[in-house]
Amino acid sequence: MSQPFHAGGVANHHFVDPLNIIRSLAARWSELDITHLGSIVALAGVAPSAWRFARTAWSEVYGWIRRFFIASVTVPGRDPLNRNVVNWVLANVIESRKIRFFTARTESQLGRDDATASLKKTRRRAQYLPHWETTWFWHEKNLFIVSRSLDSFNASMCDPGYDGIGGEELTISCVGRSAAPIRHLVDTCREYSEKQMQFFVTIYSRDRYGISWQPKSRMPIRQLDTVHFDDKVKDELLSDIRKYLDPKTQRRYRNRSMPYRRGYLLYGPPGTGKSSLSTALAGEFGLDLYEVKIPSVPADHDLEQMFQEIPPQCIVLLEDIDAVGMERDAGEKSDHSSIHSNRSNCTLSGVLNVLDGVGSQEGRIVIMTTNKPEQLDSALTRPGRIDMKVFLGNISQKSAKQMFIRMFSPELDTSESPLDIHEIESLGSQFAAQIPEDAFTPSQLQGFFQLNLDSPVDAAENIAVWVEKELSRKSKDEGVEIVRQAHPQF
Ligand SMILES: Nc1ncnc2c1ncn2[C@@H]1O[C@H](COP(=O)(O)OP(=O)(O)OP(=O)(O)O)[C@@H](O)[C@H]1O
Repeated sequence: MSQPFHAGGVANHHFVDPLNIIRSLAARWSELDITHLGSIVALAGVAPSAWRFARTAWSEVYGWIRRFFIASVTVPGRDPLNRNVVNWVLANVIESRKIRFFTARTESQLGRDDATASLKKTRRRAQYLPHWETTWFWHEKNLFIVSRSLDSFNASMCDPGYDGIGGEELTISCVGRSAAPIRHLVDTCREYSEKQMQFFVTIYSRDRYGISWQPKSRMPIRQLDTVHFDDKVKDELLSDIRKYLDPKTQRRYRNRSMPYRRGYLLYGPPGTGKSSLSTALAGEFGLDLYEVKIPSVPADHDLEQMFQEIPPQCIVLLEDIDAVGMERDAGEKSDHSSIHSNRSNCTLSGVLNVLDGVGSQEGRIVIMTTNKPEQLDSALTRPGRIDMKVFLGNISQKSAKQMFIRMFSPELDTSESPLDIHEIESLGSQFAAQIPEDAFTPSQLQGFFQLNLDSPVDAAENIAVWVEKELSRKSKDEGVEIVRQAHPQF
């Protein structure tokens, strides 16, 4: 049987009709007499002035409150402390609130997991950073207000190295008449950042205007056993640095009025691990790394300024130190500087000056790197400026085997039937036996692995062909027979 059609069925539901609302409002308004309307208009006219008055009064009152009941600390934009505080505020305050305002920018460094994007220059991820100016929070029974000055925000955002953290001046305020709670908060922020960074090395470089040091990258710590070179030299280097950083050594140096500093020279052909070793050492000893590319420092006074701003306990990496003119001052500079683009505008005396300067005696480690050790002036390499020289050369068979085992370590193997460590070791020996001693740089061999990571068996089989090809390419390039690379003496 068919159901009867109920025309009134819809009426059972209650719908809010906007037209009805407007009609009823209009009816009410029509009941208002002219005097009511006049009062409303008068009130609307006075409202902006009242609002302005209230704002001025509040800023006046707030000024008095600030003066008498609020303590504050200002942290400049480019200071590392600024970064620590912003990191803490973002993680502990802002993230827990449902923030709706963001700054969007194109990510300057490629995301690690975005393998396809890394092949295409044009596809970079959009990065959303919380946009905030003032925030308040309770921390350990104190009320804090953190304000971020956005005056320099646009300039910071134009810097591709800027990641949205720690570029703007911060004012940390706290209700009370003492700044002690703020100092305590700053310590908390520092500890927090240190914990966060314990698995990373922060590399600082000069910003693009050459004005201040900026974190260039944060890299996961590179283990020292991933940098292959003579094991004995590696042990000596490590124990030398360990001894130097021991607080007892510092006291001994101070008590005997000896400058507390240490310098190392890493030398060897390009691609033998000088930069990698410096970064690995920074990770091993929990130090930040300040990178100075000597050829791009405009002048001695810039170098001096850079060194003045480097904190005491860190590693300073002076790359390509041979680019410094061997003349003792700028006046003696020959035309070489203009001919060789790698020549720096810094002079030898400028470099010696910063190495011996006041700040240098407070526990820094200076690592200099060069491909041309024979060109260095003896004034630069004398003990006190360079205390240990470390040669990083072409790869030995022993290191090639270690590299093979590292590349195909069973822990990294995700295949269904991974080889065990004994099988990998035996393949490693077979692999290394086919590589001539001291003929290739570790970075060349790394290039081979990059193309042969699918299977250790294939890698061990393919190496002979690769060696042959590389040797013939090299001899064609150089027009000479490949000879083993000798350990240069200087
Ligand atoms: N001894 C090594 N052990 C392991 N990997 C190495 C070694 N040397 C170089 N590599 C690899 O080769 C690449 C280049 O190395 P790195 O930049 O450290 O060499 P470098 O000696 O500093 O070169 P340059 O003199 O051109 O600056 C890196 O990816 C690094 O992993």
